[in-house]
Amino acid sequence: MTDKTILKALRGEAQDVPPIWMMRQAGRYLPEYRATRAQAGDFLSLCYNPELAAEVTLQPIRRYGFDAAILFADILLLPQALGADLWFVTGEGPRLSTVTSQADFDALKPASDVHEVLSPIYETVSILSRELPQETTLIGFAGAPWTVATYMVAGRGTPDQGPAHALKDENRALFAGLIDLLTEGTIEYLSRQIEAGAEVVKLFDSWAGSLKGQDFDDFALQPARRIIAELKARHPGIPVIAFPREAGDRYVGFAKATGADCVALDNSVSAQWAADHVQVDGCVQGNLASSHMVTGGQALIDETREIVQAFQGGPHIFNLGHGITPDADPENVQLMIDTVRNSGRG
Ligand SMILES: Cc1c2[nH]c(c1CCC(=O)O)Cc1[nH]c(c(CCC(=O)O)c1C)Cc1[nH]c(c(CCC(=O)O)c1C)Cc1[nH]c(c(C)c1CCC(=O)O)C2
Repeated sequence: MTDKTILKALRGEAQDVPPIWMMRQAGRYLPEYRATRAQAGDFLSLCYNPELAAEVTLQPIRRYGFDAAILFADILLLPQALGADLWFVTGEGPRLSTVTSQADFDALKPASDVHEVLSPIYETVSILSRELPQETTLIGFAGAPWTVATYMVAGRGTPDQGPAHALKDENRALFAGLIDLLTEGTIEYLSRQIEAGAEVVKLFDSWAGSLKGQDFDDFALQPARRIIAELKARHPGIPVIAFPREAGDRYVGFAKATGADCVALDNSVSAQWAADHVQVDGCVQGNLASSHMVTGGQALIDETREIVQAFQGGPHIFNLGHGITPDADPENVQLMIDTVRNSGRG
């Protein structure tokens, strides 16, 4: 069995010092990222350039020695591989051609056809699995079907996921068809990442919090369960991290219901509550507010220690509650890492 700290946590081991990585650890807060992105031209060109995507994935590992590296790519590459148009507007975010009718849906490609567009991503994974330090775990990822669907229906990010909710309520059969296609596409995409060398995969359901009741079961829980079951059937033992962001009470039991090895927590739940209600079922990841990476200081230290202590009795991977923002100070990241790595021994 491997000694990699992240894999130990995912097997359910409590460790004195929790392993640590950070969502969006390769990103605009780092000058070396901004330089490589400029060299690539734009964000999507960077995603599809295996050498440069591997380079930006490695940058935070060199600078900080995180315990895991996450593949540099984006959750919206899958819709693009299914035939949607995708572009990024600087300062605003992603734009996609929309899927709001049966005709739009019928124009998409089948899940088995995604690999041609996505093959550079698999190449990035295979470069990384050769180049990463041997103690560093390589994490692959995809968006969860609901979150990806919210962007495909609206054609952009939305504050309340209104267009996806409207389509779901007006034409549930069409919406369920889109979720099924994304579920199958995600299985294909993650399966190839695993074959290329990803040692863990993570499902980002950033907008899970806007699903309530039966909708949460149908569109967050069931797709995750299906994806995880199929990945584990094809790749026995592959650990999966699920991130149903802002799920609140629905974090409870999520790992058992989906088969996930770890539930990633956002910072709207307290670490102590999550230790009592979520970590009882296995590994958790999280959950320092990313705003501390901007503000730093004693509050960062205190909050980091509180999270480490709350989760100390069980398996835990330290992380932020959401991605680090471009205005973060790289020195605050170092302060967080030092605090985590020292507090466990205290
Ligand atoms: C919703 C979502 C997206 N992408 C992602 C999510 C889910 C997680 C989350 O909620 O943050 C996931 C994602 N996006 C990116 C990664 C790479 C791995 C990592 O470092 O965590 C991952 C895992 C790179 C990225 N994806 C994006 C950037 C910034 C692009 C740039 O360099 O200009 C990065 C580093 C762009 C992106 N991509 C997306 C949006 C809404 C945006 C624009 C917002 C922004 O500008 O921050 C879609």
